[in-house]
Amino acid sequence: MSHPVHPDLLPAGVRAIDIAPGLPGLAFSHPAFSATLSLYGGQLLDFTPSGGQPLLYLSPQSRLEDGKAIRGGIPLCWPWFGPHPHDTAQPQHGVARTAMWTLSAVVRSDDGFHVKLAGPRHGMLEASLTLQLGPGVDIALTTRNLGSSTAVVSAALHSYLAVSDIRRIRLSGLEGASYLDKLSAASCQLPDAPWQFDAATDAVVAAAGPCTLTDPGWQRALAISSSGSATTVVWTPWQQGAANMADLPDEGWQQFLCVEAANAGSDARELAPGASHTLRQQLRLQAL
Ligand SMILES: O=P(O)(O)OC[C@H]1O[C@@H](O)[C@H](O)[C@@H](O)[C@@H]1O
Repeated sequence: MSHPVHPDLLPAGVRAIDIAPGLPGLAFSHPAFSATLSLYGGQLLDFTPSGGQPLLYLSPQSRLEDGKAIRGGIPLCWPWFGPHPHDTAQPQHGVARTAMWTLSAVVRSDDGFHVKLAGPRHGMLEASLTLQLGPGVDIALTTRNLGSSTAVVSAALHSYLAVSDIRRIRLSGLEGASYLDKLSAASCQLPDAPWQFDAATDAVVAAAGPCTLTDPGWQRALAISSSGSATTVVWTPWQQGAANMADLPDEGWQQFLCVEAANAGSDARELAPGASHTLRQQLRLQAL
């Protein structure tokens, strides 16, 4: 299959690549960073500052094949988050992460690259994505209702944030917030202290931050902010969960924490005919 993007349309520093046979992508090269975007899933797979550690975790055991979700980077959960609200035959986290996205535009600026992708339609909902790569990552998923009646969308920017060791990091910015613990189905409240991790966690937190992920092992902090979201999903499978996941190495759980800007649960959005909604997350690294 030929690559869907003609090389003549790409600015300096952008190359058309194959992530795997049949999975086209783009490789970005800039003095300050490198990045990889998969058109399959519209999924940013890598953003690595020059001379630094990667911002995003990508499982080396990801199944890079049509019909499978890629484990890592920033998967797009759309137009529903988690299981489908009524139909158990539908895939977990929606259809966007296993759909082919189309490049609409890519422009180079001093800071990096601005990228626009057109996504799938589902019913009367249509997805599109914009990415600003450099100096950090700014990702925005827009849903438009093309239909003539109100439609509901839930979604998440399911960022796999790379860390030196999950047992040594702290997440601040969500102190005191209430959350749904998906593992016990209990409603809980976070303590008034930065969050540290020592077990499997799957929390739908009723707060949007902004958050800071502090990683002493890599001597860095990651500033995480969002808009169009009142919900942050925080997930780590920990050791036992990872052992049950074929697309994650046994030790892979130590190397990431998912902090997801979401419209989940009661934060799903109703879109009137013609209306649109944008869910956005910004990630910016800082030295400690
Ligand atoms: O394995 P998947 O479908 O990529 O989902 C991973 C996790 O994604 C999180 O967002 C969910 O809250 C978890 O419940 C889920 O296990």
